[in-house]
Amino acid sequence: MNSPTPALDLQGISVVFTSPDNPGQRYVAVQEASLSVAPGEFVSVVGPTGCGKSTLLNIGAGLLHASGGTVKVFGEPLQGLNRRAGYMFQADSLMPWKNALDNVTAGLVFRGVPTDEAERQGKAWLARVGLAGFEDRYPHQLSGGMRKRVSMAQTLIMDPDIVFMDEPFSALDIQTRQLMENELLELWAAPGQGGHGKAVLFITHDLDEAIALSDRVVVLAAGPATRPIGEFVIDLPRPRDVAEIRDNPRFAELHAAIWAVLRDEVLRGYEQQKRKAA
Ligand SMILES: Nc1ncnc2c1ncn2[C@@H]1O[C@H](COP(=O)(O)OP(=O)(O)OP(=O)(O)O)[C@@H](O)[C@H]1O
Repeated sequence: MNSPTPALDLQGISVVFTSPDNPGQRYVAVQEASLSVAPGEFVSVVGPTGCGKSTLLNIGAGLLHASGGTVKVFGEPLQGLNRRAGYMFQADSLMPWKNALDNVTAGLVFRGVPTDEAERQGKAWLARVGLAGFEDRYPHQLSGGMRKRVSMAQTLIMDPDIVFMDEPFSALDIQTRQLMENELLELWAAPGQGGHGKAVLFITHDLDEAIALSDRVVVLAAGPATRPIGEFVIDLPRPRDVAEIRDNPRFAELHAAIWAVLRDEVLRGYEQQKRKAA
C-alpha cells in the first residue's frame, strides 16, 4: 500500500542566518534536515536548547524561508504562509482587549463568517474546552490554564489540517499541564470535534511529554547545522492518560532508548552555550 501524501513534508532543509550588524557573519542553523508528518499523525520534536526546533517549525509554518530544500503541504509546494495550519506558542496569543468569546471567534470573523454563526461556534468551543460561562471574561481575569484553553479553542475553531505547537504548555504548573495535555489528546482524537485527522507538529524540551503525547518522536542534533538524528515510533496504546501512561513499562523502554540519543546532544548543546556565553 502506498503511504498517504504527507500533511507536511520538509526535504533537505537548510537555514542560514546572517547577522544584521555584520552580513558576512553567517550561522548555519539547520543543514539538510528532512522531516514529514502524515495526516492525523502526532509528531514531537525534541532536542537541546537552541538547536533549531522552532526554526524548523517556522519553516513548516511558512513564517521563515529556507535557504535550501523543499517544503510541501499535502503535496503542494508551500508558498507564503501555511494556510492549512494553526499555531499555538508558549506565549499567549490572546488579545487583552477582547473577551474570551471574541478572542475565540476573531479568526472566523476575519474569515468573513457572520457574527452570530461565529458566536455560536465560539460558545460551543469554549464549552468543549471547559469554559462555558466564561465567555465575557478578559484574559487578565483568567488563570494561565484557562488562557491556554482559550488559545486552544482559538486555534482549533479554524479547523486547521495541521497544528503547529511550540512548547505550548511549558509555562504551566505540572498538574495544569497534564490536564491540558490530556485535553489536547482528547480533542485531537475526537471525530467531528475539530481534532480528527489533524497532523500535529509539537515542539518540546520535555521528553516525557513528547513520549506521552506522540505517535513518533524525532530527535534533533545540537546546533549548529542541526538535523534529525533519531526517530522513534511510540507504540503505546491509545487513548492515553499522560500521567498514567508513564507507568507503562514500554514508556520506560522508549524513554531509555530516546534518551540514549538525546543525552549526548544535550551535553554538546550545553557545552556550546557555555562557550557562546564565555
Ligand atoms: N533570526 C535569527 N537570526 C539569527 N540567528 C537565529 C535567528 N533565529 C534563530 N537563530 C539561531 O538559530 C539557532 C536555533 O534557534 P531556535 O530558536 O530554532 O532553537 P530552539 O531549539 O527552538 O531553541 P529553544 O530550545 O531555546 O527554544 C539558535 O542558535 C538561534 O540563536
